[in-house]
Amino acid sequence: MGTVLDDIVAGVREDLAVREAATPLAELKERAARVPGAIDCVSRLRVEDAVTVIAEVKRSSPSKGALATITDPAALAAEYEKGGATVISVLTEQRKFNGSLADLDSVRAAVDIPVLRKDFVVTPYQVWEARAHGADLVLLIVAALEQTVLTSLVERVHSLGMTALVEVHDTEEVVRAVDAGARVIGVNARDLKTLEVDRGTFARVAPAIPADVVKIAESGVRGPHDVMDYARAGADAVLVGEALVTDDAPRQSVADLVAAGAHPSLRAVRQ
Ligand SMILES: O=P(O)(O)OC[C@@H](O)[C@@H](O)c1c[nH]c2ccccc12
Repeated sequence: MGTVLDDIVAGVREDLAVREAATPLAELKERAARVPGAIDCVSRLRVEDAVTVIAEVKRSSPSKGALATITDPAALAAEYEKGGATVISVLTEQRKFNGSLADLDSVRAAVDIPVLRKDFVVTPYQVWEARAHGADLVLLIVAALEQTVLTSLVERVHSLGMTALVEVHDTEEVVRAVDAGARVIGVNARDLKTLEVDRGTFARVAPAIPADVVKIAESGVRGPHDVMDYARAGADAVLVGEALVTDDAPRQSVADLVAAGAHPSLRAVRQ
């Protein structure tokens, strides 16, 4: 029996085959040439004296099932932007996360800040798709990719002017991410094989990440307190989904997370 990750990737490949049959790569490339260039994200994600916030548009997850209906992803993303989010993450995986490229389009049209395509990207076609739909960042999950494929996808993302957010779960995967050319590494507290969240993961894994690489703590942020914990452990940014999509006042909640990330008490520990 495969892991949860294997199952998700198998479904993603099936859905991808349908899109590839409908839209030839050449057409995607033409679209990619027509959209505005990608926004440089590295300097926005790592700012002095503050942890930045990546706010996620996420309807469902394999671990929790339905989280929020989100009939208007653009409106939610606009609230996140007003609350001070630095990047909007949009789940585009359909089967388990109930997302789509249409969600990416709506969000892209609604905000001026960078947008991350959050999916299980395993082929260059999906990277071109991300760019053609206006993404600035693309998630690449080390655990889902052979090293040579990971390296070529990182190169493809960067060659299109986008930034790869390379996701790891342990220190071995950090080495693979760095070897592949990652400039931004996300440590996911949720193990995509077991779906368990362990908030101590970031603090254990982050010391293995080179100083010049942007460090993102992903998953499990319940509120300002967790942002401060991740900040003390050396995070440059946090990526938050569930806590925001299940909130009645997402704009205020993002603002609260942003304020926690800029709390003066963190300055001493972050020198
Ligand atoms: O909802 P949370 O616990 O705040 O987590 C957000 C984000 O980290 C999570 O959605 C995520 C991290 N890596 C992923 C890879 C695929 C799908 C989803 C994810």
